[in-house]
Amino acid sequence: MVSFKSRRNLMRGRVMDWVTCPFLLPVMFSCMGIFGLLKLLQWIRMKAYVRNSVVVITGATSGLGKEAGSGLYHLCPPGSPRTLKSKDTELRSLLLRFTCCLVFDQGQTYKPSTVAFDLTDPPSIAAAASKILQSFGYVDILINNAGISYRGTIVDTKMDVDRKVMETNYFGPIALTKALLPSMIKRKKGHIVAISSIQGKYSIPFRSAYAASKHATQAFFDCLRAETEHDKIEVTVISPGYIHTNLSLNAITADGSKYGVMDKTTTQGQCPTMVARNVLVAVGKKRKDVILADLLPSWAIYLRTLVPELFFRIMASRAKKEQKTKTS
Ligand SMILES: NC(=O)C1=CN([C@@H]2O[C@H](COP(=O)(O)OP(=O)(O)OC[C@H]3O[C@@H](n4cnc5c(N)ncnc54)[C@H](OP(=O)(O)O)[C@@H]3O)[C@@H](O)[C@H]2O)C=CC1
Ligand SMILES: CCCCCCCCCCCCCCCC(=O)OCC(=O)COP(=O)(O)O
Repeated sequence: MVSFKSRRNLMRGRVMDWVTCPFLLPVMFSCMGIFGLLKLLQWIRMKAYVRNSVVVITGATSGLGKEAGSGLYHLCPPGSPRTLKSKDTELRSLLLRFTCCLVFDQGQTYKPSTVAFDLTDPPSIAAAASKILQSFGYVDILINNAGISYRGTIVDTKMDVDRKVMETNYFGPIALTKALLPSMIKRKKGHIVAISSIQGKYSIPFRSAYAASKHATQAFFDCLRAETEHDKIEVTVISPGYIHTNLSLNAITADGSKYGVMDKTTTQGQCPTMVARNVLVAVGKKRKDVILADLLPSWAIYLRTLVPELFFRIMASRAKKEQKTKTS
């Protein structure tokens, strides 16, 4: 017993020696400094990339889109009018609608502006695209962010609901992309971003329409990247895990009614400001495919690819458990 205690004290002493050793703290601080510097460099790189650009973000009224819009807005360099109160008020009121266009002009000032449209209404998408092109002449970066989620069993879900989710998350964004693409190809310059989801990589139960729309998004934008690379068009697909936004509150159910529940998974999700920041950094780095999720959902992608049978088993037992809690 005594020898165990003394051995423990010896160990404790060794650990303390190591912690207080003269090299550890400087090494730790240097690592933190390097990390901070890398982050700063990434941010500067992104700022340089978006400067003098016309950026269109869909779904800028809420959640991730709103944070991305605000993030870009605050990139404005010192001395520009971003500190003016009226500008902030203007931005806030402009963000009350669907799409936000941010213009960074040569004088390093910008005029955020919005165009309202409904992704489930093709004529309104075409009208919005021509309004954007008429107003700004071109678009440098299009961030297809707007989207809707869904909860329901396949057997109960009306086809109209499947269609609505596909229209909002897939057909709408690709229609806007197709409307703006020719002008990008003509200029040999453009960057198209799709905010997909980890559910674009694998499907979880009771999300059939949502997961299908995100798989379709991934597939479409992967094709687009290959087809337009020689036209100097950049394509970035971003797949986030849960984010703390209103997505679950705004989700629709099997009969098309609003789900209206803030799910625990969503409440515990990533901070939208941080995700927006990571989205902008990924855009600045011209990344092609980005996962922005915690370890478990990220690893599940490998599980789905490498051991599909096990993945399907886990998903089936999740479905069974969820179904049981619903009926009990
Ligand atoms: N939150 C999460 O856990 C995750 C979200 N994502 C994706 O992130 C993106 C943003 O979602 P998030 O911010 O979380 O959710 P929010 O519900 O907070 O925001 C969704 C945005 O999309 C807009 N929108 C919805 N329907 C339409 C439509 N028919 N036409 C035009 N705009 C529309 C909304 O406008 P309005 O409010 O005016 O209806 C709103 O601005 C989505 O594509 C989502 O799939 C991906 C992974 C995880
Ligand atoms: C190598 C070992 C891996 C073990 C993995 C076990 C399987 C765990 C499955 C985890 C499932 C996580 C699902 C994450 C889904 C997600 O992040 O979705 C993001 C959204 O789009 C959220 O939208 P929603 O409407 O569903 O709230």
